[in-house]
Amino acid sequence: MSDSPSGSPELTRRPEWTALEDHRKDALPQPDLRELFAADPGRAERYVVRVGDLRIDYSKHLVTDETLALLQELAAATDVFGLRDAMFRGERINVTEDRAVLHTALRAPRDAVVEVDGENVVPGVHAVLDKMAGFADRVRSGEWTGHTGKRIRNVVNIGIGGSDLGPAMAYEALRPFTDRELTFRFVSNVDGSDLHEAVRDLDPAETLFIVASKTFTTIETITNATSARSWLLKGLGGDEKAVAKHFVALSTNSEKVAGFGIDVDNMFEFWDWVGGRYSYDSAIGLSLMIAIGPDRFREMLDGFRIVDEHFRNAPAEANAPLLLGLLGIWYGNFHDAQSHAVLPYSHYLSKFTAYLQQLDMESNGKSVDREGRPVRWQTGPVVWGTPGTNGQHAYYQLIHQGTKLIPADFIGFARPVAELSDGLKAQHDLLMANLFAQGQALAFGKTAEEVRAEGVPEEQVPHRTFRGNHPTTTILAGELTPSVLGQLVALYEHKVFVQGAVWNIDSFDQWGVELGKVLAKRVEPALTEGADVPGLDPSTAALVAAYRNLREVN
Ligand SMILES: O=P(O)(O)OC[C@H]1O[C@H](O)[C@H](O)[C@@H](O)[C@@H]1O
Repeated sequence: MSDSPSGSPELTRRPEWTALEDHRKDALPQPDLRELFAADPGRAERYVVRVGDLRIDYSKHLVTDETLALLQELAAATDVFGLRDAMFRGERINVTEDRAVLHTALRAPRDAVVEVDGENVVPGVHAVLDKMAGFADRVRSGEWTGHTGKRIRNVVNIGIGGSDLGPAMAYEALRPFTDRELTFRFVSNVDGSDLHEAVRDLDPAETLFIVASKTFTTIETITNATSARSWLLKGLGGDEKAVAKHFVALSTNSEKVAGFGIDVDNMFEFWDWVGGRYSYDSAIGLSLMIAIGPDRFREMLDGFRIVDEHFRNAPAEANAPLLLGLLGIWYGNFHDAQSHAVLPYSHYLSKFTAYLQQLDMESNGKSVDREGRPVRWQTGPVVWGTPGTNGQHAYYQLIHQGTKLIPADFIGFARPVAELSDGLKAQHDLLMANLFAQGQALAFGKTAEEVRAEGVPEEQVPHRTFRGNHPTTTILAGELTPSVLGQLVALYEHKVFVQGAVWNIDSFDQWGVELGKVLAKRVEPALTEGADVPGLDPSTAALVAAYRNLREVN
């Protein structure tokens, strides 16, 4: 394979890469965490990086100072910070779509200057934030009423992918900060059951629909929005004028919004330099802003900004997103790890991992480099996980004793939310004891000698032994506030950036979702009308025929 046009060697031929391969072989089978801690009494304190309110402990990783130094050399050789600076400067680093990548401008202070093609985008960002704040305040106060004059009590966000996962995740995460008088629902699936369940107990006169779509062409969203409009009009006697009071749009595409019948005065704009999976701190967050109020929303943006500034300015060895990105590369590229678990010990973060799946897997699930050549190295991991302690009673068995290496992130908070009763607050220590215990068990395991010493019969010893050496990061903060949520999301955004930069892939396009969309459009007439679809493969043709038969029987 050829080197890049700039003459730099391809990734796996770089001396910094082969140095890591050699280092990995030298340390086989792998560094032992018991030994590493025994040899370095300061490790637990030294392998910690702090950013904002986050204390990030990476001491339970299969790394030494030498490993970290070699990983840093790889980051330097691949010019991660050069690409970072180009991103913050507004250069078109999304090469396949020829776009700037400026989600960081969404949280820039009012007086910042961030230029795209010579134009400062920050005033526009704040103009939209102000418009959102005005609208959110009117809905929250009851000043904005529906068509019949009733105040709005229900907000239904209709969107999918980045136009759903972010607001839905953040609404869940910040529930204690939300207006409990209002009901929020998030509809994404084109399965009609999703909208049905979301609206079946709602009064249309009190319901506001937020149609969230960057492109305003996404079939699932437009279909659901059209059905929602019919539901609304049916419930309100068919007066088309009702739409203006019950529908707003979040989009980059004013023409399509107008075409759908939503007044562009009721549209909240964002821009093509905001990727869908990086967009919930833009207008896409309107439902969240209505839920938590503009002040809390701005606190969340401040949290994002803390980590942006850190990523931009912290030295490499203390740069949290850089470290986390490099640790992922260590396992994915040098230990054949295929997946990465994110395990929040907070019920409020129940949708956090699902959100990260899009952020990480849509960004770095690529197999050609930025120049379009096939990559010969592993790229993004499978990201998965659910909140602890539920996972402990389900799939942790495989992490502890299975044959796969699964690096994991634990996320936990020192304080439970204020509104819990004293009795429920007391459960928090038990929750966190589980987090700490899991990290300990995964790292240090339990040797056969230790098992025997407990009097376990010999034939059971292998079954009850834990080999340990499972790497984990523990992210700890005081409390899950809007700012802390912003910090966490920005941390993962920049971690994903770092990995894409090292792998030399475009983390900001998503061509892999296109084929299925095109084929769905082509197949649909075969289902609805029995139309002949030219070129349908035999397996799919048989499935379509079976579907039509089954449908008729029932
Ligand atoms: O916001 P929209 O334009 O409706 O897009 C919604 C989602 O669908 C697309 O297919 C992309 O894969 C996602 O990145 C995007 O977030």
